[in-house]
Amino acid sequence: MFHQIPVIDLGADSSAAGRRRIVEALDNACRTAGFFHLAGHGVPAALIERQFEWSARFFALPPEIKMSLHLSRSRSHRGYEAIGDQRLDASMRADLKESYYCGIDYPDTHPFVVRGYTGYGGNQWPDAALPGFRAAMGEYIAVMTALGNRVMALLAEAMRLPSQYFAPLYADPMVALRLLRYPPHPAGADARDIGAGAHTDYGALTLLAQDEHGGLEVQNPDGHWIPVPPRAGAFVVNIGDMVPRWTNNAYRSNPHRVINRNPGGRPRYSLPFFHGPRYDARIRCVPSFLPLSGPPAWPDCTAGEHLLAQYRKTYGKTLEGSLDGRKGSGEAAGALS
Ligand SMILES: O=C(O)CCC(=O)C(=O)O
Ligand SMILES: [Fe+2]
Repeated sequence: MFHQIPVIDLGADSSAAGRRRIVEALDNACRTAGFFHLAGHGVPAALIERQFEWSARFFALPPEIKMSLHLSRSRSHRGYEAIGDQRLDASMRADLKESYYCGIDYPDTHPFVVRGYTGYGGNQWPDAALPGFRAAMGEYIAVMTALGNRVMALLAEAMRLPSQYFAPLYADPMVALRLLRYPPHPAGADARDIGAGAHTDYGALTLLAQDEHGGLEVQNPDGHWIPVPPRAGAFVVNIGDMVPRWTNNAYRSNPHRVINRNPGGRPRYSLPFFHGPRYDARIRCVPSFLPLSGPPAWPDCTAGEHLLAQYRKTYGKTLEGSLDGRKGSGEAAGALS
């Protein structure tokens, strides 16, 4: 049972003994909290700071500009979603957050774009309103993709696999950067108002920068909500639903939620970066976690198939058009079977 979030410091990575300790700590963290603070990661503090500044500038744009970039206009799950567009926990009110998704700009000629795979395609950039934004997001996405690859190599070792075991699944990966802004909860908010309802993440890794306000909580097996307090200079990393599939449920993708308790009445900002395998990657139990007899808990699926199923659960009408549109295209449907 866990009551706090462990810290893993990549700074110790340079010696063999240090790496062994990191890998052991990672194995432990993934079997318990499924969350850890990642320190010593080498991403410059100034780069992260600049991301938060861009995010604040983006959300300060007039509503009509943000709405012109709405997610529902995208074939690749990129763009803006307004407060209330997503309800992560069906027993609560719609989430009190606004967000913006962007990712690698895959060209129209890329085979995955041609096939209509969700998550692949162009972005909706606010180029006219925010010059420089696109380049800054691209730089951050590249840095975070590299960090995600580094963590995946460590995760492979934690699973007693060669460190490059997952690397082939990460050519043309599904990665997404999300900017999030949580307004203060309104006066008169009740127990069903929430910033982000309880959910698990869908992919493999999430690497999150959060501001100094806190509000993120992860549920332990007792049902208690454990705070994930801000830790200066560290990312919060958590594993998503693909990892229990790889490990026959030994590694945990735990529910988490956000409540903006911020007493100063100010918004909370966070920057999750979702780092997942390529769309057509087969997700199956790895050899070191296969049960002694019988099939593993999860049947094989592709990464894309898994993600689409998860998205459909948490979006209401807003995304019906775009997601069903993808599903309806012959190529995409073929890839999902
Ligand atoms: O804002 C946060 O701290 C967490 C966001 C989150 O859980 C998500 O976007 O999946
Ligand atoms: Fe999440």
